[in-house]
Amino acid sequence: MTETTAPAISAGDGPLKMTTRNVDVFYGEKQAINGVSIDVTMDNVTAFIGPSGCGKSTFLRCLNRMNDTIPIAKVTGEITLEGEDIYAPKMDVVQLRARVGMVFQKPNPFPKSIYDNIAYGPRIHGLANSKDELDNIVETSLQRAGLWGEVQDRLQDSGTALSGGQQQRLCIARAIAVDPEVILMDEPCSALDPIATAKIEELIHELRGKYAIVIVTHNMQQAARVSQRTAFFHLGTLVEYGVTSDIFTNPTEEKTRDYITGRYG
Ligand SMILES: Nc1ncnc2c1ncn2[C@@H]1O[C@H](COP(=O)(O)OP(=O)(O)OP(=O)(O)O)[C@@H](O)[C@H]1O
Repeated sequence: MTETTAPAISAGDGPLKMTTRNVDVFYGEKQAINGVSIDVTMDNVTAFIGPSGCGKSTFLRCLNRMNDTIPIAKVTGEITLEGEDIYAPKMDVVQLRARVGMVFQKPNPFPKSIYDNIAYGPRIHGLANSKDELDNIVETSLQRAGLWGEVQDRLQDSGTALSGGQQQRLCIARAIAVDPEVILMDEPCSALDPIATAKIEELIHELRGKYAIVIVTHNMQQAARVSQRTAFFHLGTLVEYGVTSDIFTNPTEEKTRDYITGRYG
């Protein structure tokens, strides 16, 4: 099988943040990802698209070792963050998941106050030396996630009492609070209405460049709107990876063309 690799880094891509080389993932005997090699750069939002079950979420979860939580999952190949092998025995997985944060399909705030949802990570990672510093991290994170204005007067209310879209922005603020380098988003808008979705997409635009962002989406219009690089997966293989506008207007592979023109998926 031919290996599909990332396009060459070009001006505007920013520094290389993560690389994957020949990554395979197995669930027991079943192979879900087959030889995927990709580069994730700092200044691009990277979208993973493809039909249901093609392995987008599985591959995304390799990038911060979330697959470690699935006992039958086995990952082989090489994945680096800033040149460091994230599967090396010396890698601290708790630290890794702070550096490579994750936002899930369904907003999952802790059953705690809005303040404590954000303060939790900085507290366990020892990022604040005083109450003032912690307050500052909470405010900055909520501001970056575009939620501060809506919650500044009710920081002690429960995070679960917010609307779905606000909860998802709270989860993004929670990821931001531990000062990550990469944010992984697994279909972050699939449980949201169009207005809340538009706010998250706007937020992704604002966060671009501050963090390397990788988003899984089944919505091709969303991939086209928010990303600058798109990877198309099919049956566990990476069919094509390139500049988003090229993938959507002039794909190289027939399978990609069939998918984006709605012939299957
Ligand atoms: N925990 C698991 N145990 C066993 N098999 C799994 C597990 N998670 C995913 N799979 C299998 O791995 C393959 C890829 O699934 P994955 O969820 O990564 O695809 P996806 O492209 O994200 O799909 P969707 O768009 O439907 O979320 C599928 O065949 C799926 O059944």
